[in-house]
Amino acid sequence: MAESAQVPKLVYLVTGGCGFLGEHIVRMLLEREPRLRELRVFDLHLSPWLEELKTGPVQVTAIQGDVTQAHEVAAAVAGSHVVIHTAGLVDVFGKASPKTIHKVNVQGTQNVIEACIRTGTQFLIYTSSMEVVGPNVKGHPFYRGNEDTPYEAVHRHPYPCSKALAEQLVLEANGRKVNGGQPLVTCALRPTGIYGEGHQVMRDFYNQGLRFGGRLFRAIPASVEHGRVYVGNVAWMHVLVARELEQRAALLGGQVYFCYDKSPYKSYEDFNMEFLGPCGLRLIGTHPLLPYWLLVLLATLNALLQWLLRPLVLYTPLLNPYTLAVANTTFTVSTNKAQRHFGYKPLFSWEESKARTIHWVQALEGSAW
Ligand SMILES: NC(=O)c1ccc[n+]([C@@H]2O[C@H](COP(=O)([O-])OP(=O)(O)OC[C@H]3O[C@@H](n4cnc5c(N)ncnc54)[C@H](O)[C@@H]3O)[C@@H](O)[C@H]2O)c1
Ligand SMILES: C[C@@H](CO)CCC[C@@H](C)[C@H]1CC[C@H]2[C@@H]3[C@H](O)C=C4C[C@@H](O)CC[C@]4(C)[C@H]3CC[C@]12C
Repeated sequence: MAESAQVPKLVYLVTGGCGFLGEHIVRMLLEREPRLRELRVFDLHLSPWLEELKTGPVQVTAIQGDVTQAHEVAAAVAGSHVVIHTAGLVDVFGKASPKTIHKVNVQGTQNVIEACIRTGTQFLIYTSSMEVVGPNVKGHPFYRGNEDTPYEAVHRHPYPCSKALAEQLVLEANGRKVNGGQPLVTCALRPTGIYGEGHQVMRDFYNQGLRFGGRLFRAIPASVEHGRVYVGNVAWMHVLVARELEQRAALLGGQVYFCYDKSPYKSYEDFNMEFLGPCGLRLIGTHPLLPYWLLVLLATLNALLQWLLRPLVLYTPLLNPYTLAVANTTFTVSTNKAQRHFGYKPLFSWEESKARTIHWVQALEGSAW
């Protein structure tokens, strides 16, 4: 990837390129990576918007494939210079079985690593998650922590367990020789809760609010703070680290970076209201309307119902013991590691991130706007 300046010659592969974050990475690469010759978008489900991207100067190759299928991954990786591995099964609501989550997130990542080694692709960026750190099962707060903050990272839920295992595989692969003899250079980015255009959970909260006559009911104390980061900034961080990985291989290889920007520290519900408020929703209550023990009971009942109904129907409410524990535990990051290591600065200010997200919510189908 040496400095032949503006001659586009690089081939990038984005796995999960049709997902919420993946779409932003794909669009950001097309906008801000002048050395790109071909962009391969690999996903289980290809989105129709890919078609409109095919008319630009960069060759956009849509590849329908499954990361759990090693041969499909190897075929997609062959000949690419950089792989951004974002595909994953993001499920904390019990939609998929633990086995499936493991297969996609862990085996899928192993397949990506082996494909890089076999085909000679040298640069691999993995989209990890804050969840590889916490919140842990004990509900310990992580307050303004950074990549070096000591924290007891103990998980039981299949999603964080799978992300932690996959991240470990990626970091351990750093330095392995790829076909041709060069060392593989890997790093992992750990977004906190991502928000922005296309965010499904935000959409769910909005629809829930509309069903309750424009009201949402506070369940979590305002004092419990949650780290959130705008999707455009997460995408920008991926593009930037990919660009710098060759030049600064010794520094960046094998490293982890939290994804951060200037989004304010707030509770999950108060943060969502920054967008849903201007779209006509109100959050009722300055304190949680139900005592915590009752929420725990409701969450447990939901889990029980999910289990009982599973043979008949998939019951996947937002509230379950795991989501309640996460929402109810402070987890915020404060770091400048990405700035120090590869010059990251958020591309979108908080005001712009907010305006873009509000604009998106207002345009949602069924919007009260
Ligand atoms: N959303 C968040 O708040 C958040 C926070 C931290 C990290 N992450 C991580 O970011 C990544 C993207 O998350 P997202 O929120 O965009 O989720 P998403 O579900 O919108 O996107 C994931 C994409 O991966 C694809 N995919 C799933 N299984 C696949 C398979 N077997 N083969 C190929 N493609 C497959 C899906 O079709 C989807 O397009 C995930 O790895 C997730 O763990 C997300
Ligand atoms: C108790 C409810 C009352 O309103 C609120 C439930 C909110 C939860 C559904 C969400 C609270 C925190 C979220 C998670 C967090 O933002 C980080 C994540 C990491 C990422 O890798 C995947 C998504 C998630 C686990 C995210 C999921 C939704 C929450 C648990």
